[in-house]
Order: sequence, then structure tokens, then C-alpha cells
Amino acid sequence: MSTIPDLATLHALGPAQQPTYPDQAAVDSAVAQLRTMPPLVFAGECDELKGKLAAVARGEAFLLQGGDCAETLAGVTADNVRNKLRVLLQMAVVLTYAASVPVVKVGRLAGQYAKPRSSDLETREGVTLPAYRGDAVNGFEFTPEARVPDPQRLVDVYNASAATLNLVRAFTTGGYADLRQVHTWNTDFVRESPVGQRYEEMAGEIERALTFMQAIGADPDEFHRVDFHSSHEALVLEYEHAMTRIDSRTDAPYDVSGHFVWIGERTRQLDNAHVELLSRIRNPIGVKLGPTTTPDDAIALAAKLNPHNEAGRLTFITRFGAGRIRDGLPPLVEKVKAAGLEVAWVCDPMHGNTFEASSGYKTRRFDDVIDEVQGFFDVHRSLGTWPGGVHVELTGDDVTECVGGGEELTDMDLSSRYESVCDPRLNRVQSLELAFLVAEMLRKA
Ligand SMILES: O=C[C@H](O)[C@H](O)COP(=O)(O)O
Ligand SMILES: C=C(OP(=O)(O)O)C(=O)O
Ligand SMILES: [Mn+2]
Repeated sequence: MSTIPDLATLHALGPAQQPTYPDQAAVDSAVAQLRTMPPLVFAGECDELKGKLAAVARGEAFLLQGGDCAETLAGVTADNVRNKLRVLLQMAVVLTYAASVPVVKVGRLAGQYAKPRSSDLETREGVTLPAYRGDAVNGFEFTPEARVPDPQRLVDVYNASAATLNLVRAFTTGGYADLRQVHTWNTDFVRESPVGQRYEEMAGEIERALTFMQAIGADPDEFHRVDFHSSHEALVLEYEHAMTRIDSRTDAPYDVSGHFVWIGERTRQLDNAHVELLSRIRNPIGVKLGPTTTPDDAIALAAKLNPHNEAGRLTFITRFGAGRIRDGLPPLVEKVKAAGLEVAWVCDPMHGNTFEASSGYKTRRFDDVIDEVQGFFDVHRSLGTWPGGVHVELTGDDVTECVGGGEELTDMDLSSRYESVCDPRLNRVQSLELAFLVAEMLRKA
């Protein structure tokens, strides 16, 4: 059985991107509360997801991972959670049907509340305050009071994640996600868009196929529910450590705050706390790999995080940027392949493509996002490896945060509905467009 280092030992490693809490007694109290809370997910569910990700690593399935850059506590409403789930279900159906490949569905939700930042401080009109680090840490409001890290927020995040998961479980098993509902997910603004109409046609074909399958004796219960798993960046050590528990079946530690947790680009230092903690848990895990990653870094991370070379355990989520992926990714993939390492390769086409628009909003171009995914597919095709999935920041709402796409959103549109508290997300129309384009790439792969 692998043991878990205590929190003080992890902090002694000098982890990056941690909140500076003003009151250690308050931290101890929040952590003690969290340690008494029931698991949010079960170890057996994490194992199930690991099995599905093993199929991704073997080239037999495709991962769709998506959700907000940063969830907010105020965003935990039935409508908001349903909308996110709905767009992910629509995208998954497009990918499954158009590319005839099993799709593993994972939300960036029920725990995605802590953000690494480029700068510790934020300045607005001459006033400088601590940066917002996600609702798990401090408040988004630009006041000195809101920006003080408050450890009690970790307990709020636990409760918000429990409520979110409860809704997700109800939606995915209680009939909403029934494949025979494929038409009814196509509502609101999206229905009238060209991509909504394309979806409508496909939904008609799926309905006819399901009717046919029922007629020849398929069990309709097979269409009734979908498997859906949760994920987030494991960033705040207090939260992830308190939620790491020993599984009674296997005596092994699992981080039961989410099914899949990942290490971010800014916290993947080999000898540091995030890699150390995640090396000890048995969940399926991911690591973001940006353009500064060397092939040796990737090999060393795999050796530490997946020493038994178990398929499904480790996912490399690459985020190079559209301009760098074609040159930057091949050396990593070649070396990992040559070493015989079992990893799932997934493309995050968001984080290497962020820039500030002339209007001052952080944004991304839809075309850059697509170009990075295309580059990812091209590299894997040329090396004979499997482009295992996409990891995207999206929302089920009609927001205006990324420019381009079929609606041709421009810089000038960004202010009309920019709601993200961190990075710009694809809206529902852009997300569906991405799904159709990726389905075409997959078909060719
Ligand atoms: O989501 C990712 C990071 O938190 C984000 O890209 C950092 O953004 P910043 O450069 O605004 O801090
Ligand atoms: C912080 C994120 O990404 P990265 O670590 O790749 O910058 C993120 O996924 O929101
Ligand atoms: Mn982000």
C-alpha cells in the first residue's frame, strides 16, 4: 500500500500556485471538516473510468473532456449544470455517430474551482490587489476583502461539488440523457443556427437507427443512461489531501474529490508536491504539457506517475498553441512511443491560444482552436499514434468569449455576454461546430 505524505511534508517541497492563507487555525479547521465529509465519488467509479481511458490509450475510444475554465459557487443552478451537460451530450453524440467511435465523457465540473495564475497580483485603474484564484480560494469581486484567501471556501466547494454531482447523476441516469431524447437536447438559440440544423438532421438519422434496433430486439434500457465522469485540476493541496482516502476494497489511496484529476502546466515540476501527491493516488490522472516540455520531462513524469506502465492511468494533455504544435509535439510523442509507454494523448486546444483582444478581454480565435486540433491529428497520424481526445473550455450558454466560429463573433461582440471569471469558453454553437469538425478529423484518422 502506498502511503500519503502529510500536508506539511508536501508544503515543504515548495509547491507553486498555493493560496497564502492569513490564518493557519482557520485552515486547520476547514481541513478537519473536509476530512469528515463523505467521498464525492467512489474508488470503483474511478477504476471504471481508468478502464475506459485504457481503451483511449489503445486507440479504441476517444475522450471528450470539457466544461468551464473556472466553475463558480453561484453557477451551481439546475439550469447551468443541465446546459453544460446538454452541450457535452450533443457533442458526444456527434462524435460517436459521425465517427463511429466510442466516446468517453468527462466533465470539467464538480470541483473545477481553483485557478493557477500568471501573476499573484491584479491592477485595475491604479489599484493593485491579490489576483483572483478561483472560488475555492478567494472572491472574484475586486475589493481587498473579497481577495483575501478564505479556507472555509474549500468546504463551500465540497458542498457545491456534491450538489453538482447529484444533479449530474440524476440527469445522466434519470432519463434526460436517454439517447431517444437526442432531438430534445437541440433547443433554444442553437436550433436555429446552421450547426443546429445539421445536428437536427443527424438526430433524425439516430432516431431511425434506434427504432430499427428496437425493432430487431435491442434492449431499450441500453439507450437510457450514459456514463459520465467528473474531473478538475488538483491544485489546492489542502482540498485534495483532505479528500484523499483509503479505499476499503484495495487498501489503496484515491482522491475522492473527482474521478479524474490533473496536474496543471504550472505545477508539474517533477520533485514538487502536486506530482508527489498524485503519484500516490490510484485515480486516473492527467498532466498538462505545454511548449517548454522536453521529451525527457515527459519520460520522467511517466516514470514517476505511472511506474507500472498501466494503460488508462496517465493522460498527457498537450497545450502547445496552434503555431507550435506541429513542431513541438512530435519529439514528445516519438520518445514516449519509443519507450513503450502507455499514455492517452489528448489535445487541449485552448490554453496555448489565449490573447488579449483590443477591447481588453481575454479571448481565443475559433480558427486557432480548430487549427491546433488539426495539428494534433496530423502529428499523430504521421507518427502512427492515436489522437485520443480533446479537452476544451466550454459552456452550454450563448456567451461571447471566443471570437470567430459560424456566428463570426468579433472583438466588438465580446462585451455583450462575457461571463467567464477566468478563461474564455466556447459557447454552445461553437462547441457543436467543434464537435462536427473533430468528427471529420476522426473519420479520416
Ligand atoms: O485557466 C488557466 C489559467 O488559470 C489561466 O490561463 C491563467 O490566466 P492568467 O494568465 O490570466 O493568470
Ligand atoms: C490552468 C489550466 O490549464 P494549463 O495548466 O494548461 O495552463 C486550465 O486547464 O484551466
Ligand atoms: Mn483555463
